[in-house]
Amino acid sequence: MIIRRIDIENFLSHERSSIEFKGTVNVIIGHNGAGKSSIIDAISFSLFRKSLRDAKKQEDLIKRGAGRATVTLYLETKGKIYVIKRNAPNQYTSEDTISELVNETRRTVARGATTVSQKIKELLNLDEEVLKSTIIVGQGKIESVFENLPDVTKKILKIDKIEKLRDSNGPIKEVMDKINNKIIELQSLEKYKNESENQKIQKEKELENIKRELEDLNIKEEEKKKRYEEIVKLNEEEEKKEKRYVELVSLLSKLKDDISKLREEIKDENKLIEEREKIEKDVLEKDKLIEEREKIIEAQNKIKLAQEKEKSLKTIKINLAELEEKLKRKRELEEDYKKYIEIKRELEELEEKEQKFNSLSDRLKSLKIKLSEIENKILNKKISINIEELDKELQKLNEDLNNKNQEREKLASQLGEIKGRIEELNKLLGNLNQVKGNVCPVCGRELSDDHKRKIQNEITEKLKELDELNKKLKLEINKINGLISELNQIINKKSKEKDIAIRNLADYNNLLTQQQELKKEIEEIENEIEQLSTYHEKYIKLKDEEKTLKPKYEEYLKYYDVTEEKIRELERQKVELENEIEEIMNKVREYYNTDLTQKIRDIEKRIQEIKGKENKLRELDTLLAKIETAKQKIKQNEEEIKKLTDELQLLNFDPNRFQQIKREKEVLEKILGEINSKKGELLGKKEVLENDIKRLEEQIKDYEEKLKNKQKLITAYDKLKKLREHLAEDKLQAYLMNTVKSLVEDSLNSILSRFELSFTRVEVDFNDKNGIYAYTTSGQRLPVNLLSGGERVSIALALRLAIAKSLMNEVGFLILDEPTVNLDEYRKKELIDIIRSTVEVVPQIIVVTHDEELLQAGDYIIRLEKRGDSSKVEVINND
Ligand SMILES: Nc1ncnc2c1ncn2[C@@H]1O[C@H](COP(=O)(O)OP(=O)(O)OP(=O)(O)O)[C@@H](O)[C@H]1O
Repeated sequence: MIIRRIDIENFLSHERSSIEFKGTVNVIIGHNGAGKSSIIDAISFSLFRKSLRDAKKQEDLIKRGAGRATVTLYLETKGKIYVIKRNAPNQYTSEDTISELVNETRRTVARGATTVSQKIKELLNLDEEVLKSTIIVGQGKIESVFENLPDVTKKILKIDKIEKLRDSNGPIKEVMDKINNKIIELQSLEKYKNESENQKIQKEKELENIKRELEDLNIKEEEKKKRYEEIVKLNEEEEKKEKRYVELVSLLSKLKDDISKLREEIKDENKLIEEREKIEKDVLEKDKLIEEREKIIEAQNKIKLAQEKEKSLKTIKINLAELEEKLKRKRELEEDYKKYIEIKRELEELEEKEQKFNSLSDRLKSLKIKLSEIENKILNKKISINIEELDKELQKLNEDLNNKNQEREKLASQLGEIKGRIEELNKLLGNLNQVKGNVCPVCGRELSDDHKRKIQNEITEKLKELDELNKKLKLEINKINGLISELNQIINKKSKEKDIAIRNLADYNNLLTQQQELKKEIEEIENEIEQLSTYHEKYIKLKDEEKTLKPKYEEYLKYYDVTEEKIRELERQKVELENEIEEIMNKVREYYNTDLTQKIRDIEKRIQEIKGKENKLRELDTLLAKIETAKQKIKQNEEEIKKLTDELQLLNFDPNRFQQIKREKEVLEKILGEINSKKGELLGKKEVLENDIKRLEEQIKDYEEKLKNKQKLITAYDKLKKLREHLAEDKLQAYLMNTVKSLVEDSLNSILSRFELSFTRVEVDFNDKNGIYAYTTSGQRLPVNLLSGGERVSIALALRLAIAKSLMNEVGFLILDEPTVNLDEYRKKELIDIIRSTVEVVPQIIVVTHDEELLQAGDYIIRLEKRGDSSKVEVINND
C-alpha cells in the first residue's frame, strides 16, 4: 500500500496544499515550523481522525481563522486507488467518505466518520495502534520500539483487551454473575413451583370430595323431583276439580236461590189477573170522553172568536163615532188653515228683506256705539297735545347742556396742564436728588447745598399749590358732570314726552278720519233702513197673524187624514163583523149559557182517573209478563240444577284428599329448595377450586417455562468459566505471543539479512523487558543496548517492519519524522545508508526532516516554507 497524494485544506499551518509522493524515498524538508510534521499529522488524521501531535480538540487542528479543515488522502493498494476524505470539526463528520477512484471518478464506498474508519480497517487492514507503533515513526523515536517490547507487543496484539475481558470486573465475569443470579432466581422459582404443585394436589382432593357430594345430592334431587312432578300433576288436577266443584256448588246454590225468588214473584198471579179485568172495563170509557172534550173545546174556541169579533166591532163603532166628530171639526177649521198657509207664503217672500233690515239695524247700533267711543277719545286727545311747548323747552335744555360741556372741557384742559406741571416738578425734584456734580439742573449755576435746599423748598411749595388747584378743579369737574347728567336726564324725559305727543297727534288725526267715515256709513245705513221699514212693518203684522192662526193650523193638521172614504170603509167593516158574529152564534147555540170550562174540567178529571188506571193496567201487564218470564226461568233453572247435580256427582271431588296432596307438595318443595341451596354452595366452592387449580396450573406452566432455561444457563455459565480460564496469560496469551514471536523473529532476520551487519541471528524474547539479543559470528549473545548506534537503528527499523509485516497483509510505506534528531554526523551518514537499504524491504519511505544531509537519501524532495501564516510546498525531483 502506497500513499499517492494528500490534499490539505485549512489544516494546521496549511491553507491549501497538495502533495504527491512520487519517489521511493520522499524527503519532506523545511525549516522548523515550516509545516512538515503537519503533513504527517494530515496522513494520520485522514486514516484515523487523530493527529500524531497532542491536539486536545479537533478545533486545534483547523487552521486559525478558518471554520473547517478537509484532508484528502489517496492510497494505492493491489492496483486500486482509495480516496479518504476527512473533515474537522465534528459537526462535519457525516461528510467523511471513503471512495474508490475508477477512471477518474470516485465511487463512494462508505460515508460518515465511524463507517469510514471501519472500512479502512476492513479494506486496507490498517490498525492505528499497529501503524503508530511500527511504520509511522515519531520525531527521534526509531529505537523506542525496544522499550518494553513485551508491553508494546501485547498492546499491538490487543492482549491487554483480552486481559480486560477476563478481569474480575470485566464483561465475561459480569455476564457470569448475571447468569448466576438468574440461576439462583430460578432455584427459588423451583421451590415456588413445588409449593404450587402441592397446593394443586390438595385442591384437587377437595374438588373430588365436592364432586362426590354433588353427585349424591343430584341422585336425591332426582328422586324428589320425580315424586314432586307426580304430586304437582295430581295437585293441578285436584286444583282444577276444586275450581269446578266450587263453581258448581255456587251455581247450584244460586239457581236454587233464584227459583225461590222467582216463586215469590209469581205467587200473586191470580190476584193480578182479576184486578186487570176490572180496570180494563174503565179504560174503554176514555175514548168517548176524549171525543166529548174535543167538541166542547171547539165550541169554546168559536165563542171566544165571536167575543173577539164583538170587541173589534165595538172598537170600530167607537172609531167611527170619533172620525165623524173629527171630520166635522176639520171642516170648521179649513178656512183658517188656508189663511195660515197664505200668510206663511207671504212671510217667506218678506224674509230676505226682513233679515237685511235686522242686520242693518244691528250694524247701525254697533256703529253708533263705536262713533260715541271715538268721539270720547277725540275729546280726551285734544286736551293732552302740547308739542310746540315741548319743542321750546327742549331747545332751552340743549343750549344749557352745550354751555356745561364747554365749561367742563375748559376745566379738563386746565387740569391736564396742572398734571403736566406736577410731573415736571416731580422729575426736577428727582433729578436734583441724583445730581453728582455741583451744577444746578434748573438754572445752570453752581449747586451749593443751600441753593439745592432752596430749589427743593420752592418746588415742594409749588407742588402743594398745584395739588390744591388740582383737587379744586376735580371737584368743579365732578359738579359740572353731575349737572350735565341731570340735564341729559331731563332732555331724555322731555324727548320721550315729545315722542308721545307726536304719537298722540297722529292718533287724534286718525280718530277724526274714523269719525267722518263712521258718520258717513251711519247715514247710508239709515237711508237703507228707511227704505226697508214698510216691508218690516208688514212682516211684523203678518207675524202676529201667523201667531194667532198657528194653533188652528196645527189642529187642522191633526185631522188632515180624516176623510169621508175612511168613514165609509169602517162602516163596511162593521156590517161584515156583525154578520160573522151572527153566523158563529148560530153554530154554538146549544153550548151557550153553559159553563163549558167546568164541563171540560170534569171530563178531564175523569180522563185523568182513567189514565191512572191505564198506568196500573200497564203495570199489571208488565208484572204478568214478568211472572210469565219467571215461570219459564224456573223451568230452565230446574233443568240446569239437574244437569249440574249430575256433573257434581261425576266430578267426584274429595277436599280432604286435596289437602293431603297440597301438604306433600309443600314438604317436597322445601326439601328441593334445601337441596338446591346446598348444591349452589357446593358449585360455588367447586368453581373457586377449579379456578384455583387452573391458576396454579398456569403458574406451574409459567414456572416450568422459566425453568427450561435453567440447564442452558448452567451450561452457559460453565462455558464462560472455561473461556475465562483459557483467556488467561498462561494459555491463549502465551500462545499468541509465542506465535507472533516466531513470525516476528523470522521476518526480522530476513529483513536484517539485507543490511550489512555482522550478526548471524537476532532473537526476540517477549518475556524480557529488553528482549532483543544479537548473536555474533563468534556465537556471543549480545543484548541490544550493547550494540552500536547504527546497529541499533538498523535492528529497530527492521523490528518495526517485521512486527508490521507479521500483523498486516502488506507493508507499503514507512514514515520517519525527524529521524536524525540527536544523531551525530557519523550516525546521520549511517542512517542514510540504512534508509537506502530499507527501500528493499518497503516500497515507499517518507522522511520528514530539516536536515539538508538527508536529501542524499531521497529521490523525491518536497520542500516546505512558511510564508506568512501558511505553509507553501515546492517539489524538487531529485533524479
Ligand atoms: N491550528 C493552527 N493554525 C495555524 N498554524 C498552526 C496551527 N497549529 C500549529 N500551527 C503552526 O504551524 C506551523 C507548522 O508546524 P509543524 O509542526 O508542521 O512544523 P514543522 O515544519 O514540522 O516544524 P518542526 O521541524 O519544528 O517540527 C508551526 O509554526 C505552528 O506554530
